[in-house]
Amino acid sequence: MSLIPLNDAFAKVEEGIRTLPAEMVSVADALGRVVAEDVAARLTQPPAPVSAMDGYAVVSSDIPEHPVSLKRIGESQAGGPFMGTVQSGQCVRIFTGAPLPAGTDAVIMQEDTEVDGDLITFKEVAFEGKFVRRAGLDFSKGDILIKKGQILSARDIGLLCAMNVPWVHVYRKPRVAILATGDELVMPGEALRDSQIISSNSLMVGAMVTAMGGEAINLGIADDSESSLRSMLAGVDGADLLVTSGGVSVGEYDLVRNVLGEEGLDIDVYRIAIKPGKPFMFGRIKDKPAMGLPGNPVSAYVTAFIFLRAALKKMQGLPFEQDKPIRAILGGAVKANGARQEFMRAVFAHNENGQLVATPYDKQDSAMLANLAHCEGFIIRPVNAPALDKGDETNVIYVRDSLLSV
Ligand SMILES: Nc1nc2c(c(=O)[nH]1)N[C@H]1C(S)=C(S)[C@@H](COP(=O)(O)OP(=O)(O)OC[C@H]3O[C@@H](n4cnc5c(N)ncnc54)[C@H](O)[C@@H]3O)O[C@H]1N2
Ligand code: MOO
Repeated sequence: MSLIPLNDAFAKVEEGIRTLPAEMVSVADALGRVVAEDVAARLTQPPAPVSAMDGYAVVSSDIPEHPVSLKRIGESQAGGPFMGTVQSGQCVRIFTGAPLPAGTDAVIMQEDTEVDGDLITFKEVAFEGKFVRRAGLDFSKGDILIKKGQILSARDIGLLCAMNVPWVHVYRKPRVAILATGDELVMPGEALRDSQIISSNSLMVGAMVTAMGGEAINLGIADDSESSLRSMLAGVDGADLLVTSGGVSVGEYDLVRNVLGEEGLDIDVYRIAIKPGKPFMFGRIKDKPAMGLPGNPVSAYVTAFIFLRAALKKMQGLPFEQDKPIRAILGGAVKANGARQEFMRAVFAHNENGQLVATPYDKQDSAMLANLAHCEGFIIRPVNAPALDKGDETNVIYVRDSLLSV
């Protein structure tokens, strides 16, 4: 069976993924969520001119040169404004953030004054607007400051609060049901019998779902029997996407395709020209998209990195796209590549000229998780690429990427 080129598979998966509806959440819960509607400020900030310093609000034309003495007639605090109007010859004690009293147009810092009862002597000149934050300096009522499609950072949360917006429309979090398959698997912490191995894929994929703004639902481990797989599939009902791992290659116990097929799976993609990750599968079951990741942990990660992240982005209203490669210099030679685009785990560093250097691990076996966890990213080796030497240029992608930003 021929292998599907990565870009063709990517386009097919995009067709099968739908953007989820929006929901309203409290701003307190909105970090990392994708905005579904533009948000306008509900007030002007600051609403009136305010002082930028602790000092005295003055009529600037009173102090073209110094020293000048003026009479203090009251006080303006943030939350406790001075209610009267200030005339020439007068001043008002003022604090940072407090509204400027009517009649005043400048503030002199208290460090530049001498106080003798109510007589304040100014040792600095004033000019219109000195230490004054004008009304609307930050933003005005009605300004669109948060846009549809934006991923909310901690800074955006602060801005929404300042805009007096307590809730926001965001795309619903994708619910992803994750099912591992294999007689040999147990969950971490469980007692291990002979030749059993730990299902690292379940929680690794779940963590990726969480990092990409989704909710992971761990359905557990189905053993290599049709009845087990079929009964565990019941857990898919509330989910937006099913992700399985293992059981998709050509082995005798590779049941996922067969059992899902009997349950009504339509397969759009199966076996693609990438390494690792060849047996990747994508289709629909019970009207939901379903992704079959290969069992080998690095193969599961690479296929999830490419397809699951893009799917989670599209479900949350973001573009469905592959990572844009950047250029780097090879820190070690690589062999000529075959018919599958290879994603080689690599250590990234900067050399003395500030250039990015990507050094591939010697061993690239798709069962090796330690160098996956330690790598900074992948060297991308196109189909049939020639051998390259240390010092040659190559395309790379970083693996660090999530929706969360502070
Ligand atoms: N004759 C062929 N054999 C294989 C082919 C092939 O084309 N012809 N493809 C190979 C490739 S490439 C891959 S990748 C694997 C993928 O196989 P499966 O997806 O069917 O995965 P399993 O056979 O179930 O398991 C493979 C390997 O991964 C371990 N595994 C499975 N699930 C987990 C998990 N949740 N956490 C950690 N490790 C897991 C499992 O124990 C096996 O060691 O097939 C090749 N074979
Ligand atoms: O493609 Mo498999 O994913 O080589 O290990």
